[in-house]
Amino acid sequence: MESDVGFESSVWVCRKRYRAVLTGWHFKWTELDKNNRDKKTVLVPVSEVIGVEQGRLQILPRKSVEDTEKDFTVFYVNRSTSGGSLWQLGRIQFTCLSRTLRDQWTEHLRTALKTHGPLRPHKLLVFINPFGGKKKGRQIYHSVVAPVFELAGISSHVIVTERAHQARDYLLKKNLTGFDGVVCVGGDGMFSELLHGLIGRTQQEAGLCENDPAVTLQPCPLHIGIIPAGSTDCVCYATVGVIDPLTSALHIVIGDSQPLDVCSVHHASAIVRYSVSLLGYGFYGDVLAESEKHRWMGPLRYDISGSLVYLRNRSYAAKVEYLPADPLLSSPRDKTRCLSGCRVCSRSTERLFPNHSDSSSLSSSRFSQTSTDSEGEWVTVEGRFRCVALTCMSSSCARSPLGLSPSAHLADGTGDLILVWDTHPLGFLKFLYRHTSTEDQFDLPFVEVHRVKAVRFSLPKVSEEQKQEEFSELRGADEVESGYLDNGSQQSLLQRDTRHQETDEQKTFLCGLCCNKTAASVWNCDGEILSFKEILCKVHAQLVCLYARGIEEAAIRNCI
Ligand SMILES: CCCCCCCCCCCCC/C=C/[C@@H](O)[C@H](COP(=O)(O)O)NC(=O)CCCCC
Ligand SMILES: Nc1ncnc2c1ncn2[C@@H]1O[C@H](COP(=O)(O)OP(=O)(O)O)[C@@H](O)[C@H]1O
Ligand SMILES: [Ca+2]
Repeated sequence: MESDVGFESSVWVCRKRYRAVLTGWHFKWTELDKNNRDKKTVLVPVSEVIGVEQGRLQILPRKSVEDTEKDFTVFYVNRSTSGGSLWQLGRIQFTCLSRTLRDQWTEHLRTALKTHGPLRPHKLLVFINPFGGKKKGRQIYHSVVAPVFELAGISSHVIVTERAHQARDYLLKKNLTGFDGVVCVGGDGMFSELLHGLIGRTQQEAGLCENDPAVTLQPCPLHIGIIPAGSTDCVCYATVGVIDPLTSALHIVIGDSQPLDVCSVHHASAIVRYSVSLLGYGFYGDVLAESEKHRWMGPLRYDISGSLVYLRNRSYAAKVEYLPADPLLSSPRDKTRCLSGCRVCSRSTERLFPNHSDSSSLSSSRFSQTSTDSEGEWVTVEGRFRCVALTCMSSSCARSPLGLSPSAHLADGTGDLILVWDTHPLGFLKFLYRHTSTEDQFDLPFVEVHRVKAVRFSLPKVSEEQKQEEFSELRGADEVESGYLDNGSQQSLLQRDTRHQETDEQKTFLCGLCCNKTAASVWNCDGEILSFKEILCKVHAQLVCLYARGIEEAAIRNCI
């Protein structure tokens, strides 16, 4: 029966009578008892209907089709009964009184999907890293994701990568016309390839210079989808709340949109990388450098490397300068969490993009930033640190369910700078351990956290006496311990005639490598090693958009 507000009729599910109703925004079906009284109702927003097919159809775990005359099957987002952010593919088969009614139902539902899914992708470019995580990327895509995309009428162009940086290079150079979004099946490293390809491409096309940290970069027009199949999968975890390929595929299909802050990393007036999760020096850099030697172990490599690096008990001298964000807007210690529909992020959108009207679809191509922020005053700290980390989001992951900075925001235009001053080994262990629980890792006397817009990092100047002292120690040392030079290079530097007079530069280099006090670490930039000792980082608000919606606080159940 058609009405002004929608369509409704009696339908049957497993021989039980139901009333199905399609209104402007919802599709619901209510079981009726013998006296026509309502029993249980299932209510699904039209925006969460995945697809409608005639007949009886099943797609997961295997496809089966029965082309019956009076039946139609509806697939929808079904939130897990155990709560949390896990989504399942709900499926219901209805039988109508006639074939005509069945045709009407499928037509109305499909029209509703078109009306309520303007951001749903039609064509996607998919990159699969066959070597990410437990090397299951291909299997995950073909068994879970592809059937859901097909059901939703999405056509995908799939590329299984054959080398690192293939996805980035493709996005930088190839024709992307017709694609609504780009999907990676892999870990944070794969996501980072997409990030670099899309940001680089967008700036090239806009004629903007990425090297200049003062330039307001152009947001990327294509959405990014992440199917988690990596080792840490932090970006997926922090934006969806769960590592589950099906949940991520469903967010992509319904065209969810989550903007993301991105930090640009510059060295010597040139852009070197972009980062969204962890830009970490000291412990985090050392763990990554160590883990690269054990890549064959898969995700376990980080646990082994973490333990080894912890036992090395290192700290590093550094000078850190930062530009604080407005403390009246939010604080990394305010115990809030950035959840789906976050008010801090929405307010930031209004402040940073005043021309922007619809805060629920923050698609980048539709507005441009007109920053009115005055720069503010830089703050400088100098000393020895266990680690220095900058993160634009909470960076939660399975290892750390609340993340590096639990109150950080995905899209507020700021990052959280975490300074862990040198401390005794047990103190540092406490700091690390608190990442795995709900205890506050910032509530320790040797830890500082600041919400910032930009950071400058450099090594402090080493005095002549210090250099000389350390150099003499080095000369006397029997062994040189360094993770960042291969044995051959260390030998060639060290097996020189002892009468040879080293240059100042050589002394500094050797001290930097070999002695505890002046040794340097490397950067962990979203899982990629950066060896620059002097960098400038700038947070760019909402530079990319993901097919996600942020973490849903409590599962909103379909049943009422
Ligand atoms: C005693 C318990 C120790 C627990 C340590 C807790 C610290 C965990 C913080 C994790 C933050 C993760 C941020 C994300 C980083 C990823 O970009 C990066 C690359 O990921 P992938 O491409 O998937 O391999 N992962 C890491 O650098 C792992 C860091 C592990 C640090 C211990
Ligand atoms: N075919 C390939 N061969 C080798 N390396 C690849 C390939 N495809 C992608 N990569 C690289 O592998 C790195 C790790 O990939 P990722 O999917 O993040 O897995 P993991 O989470 O296990 O590190 C990425 O930085 C990416 O550049
Ligand atoms: Ca942020």
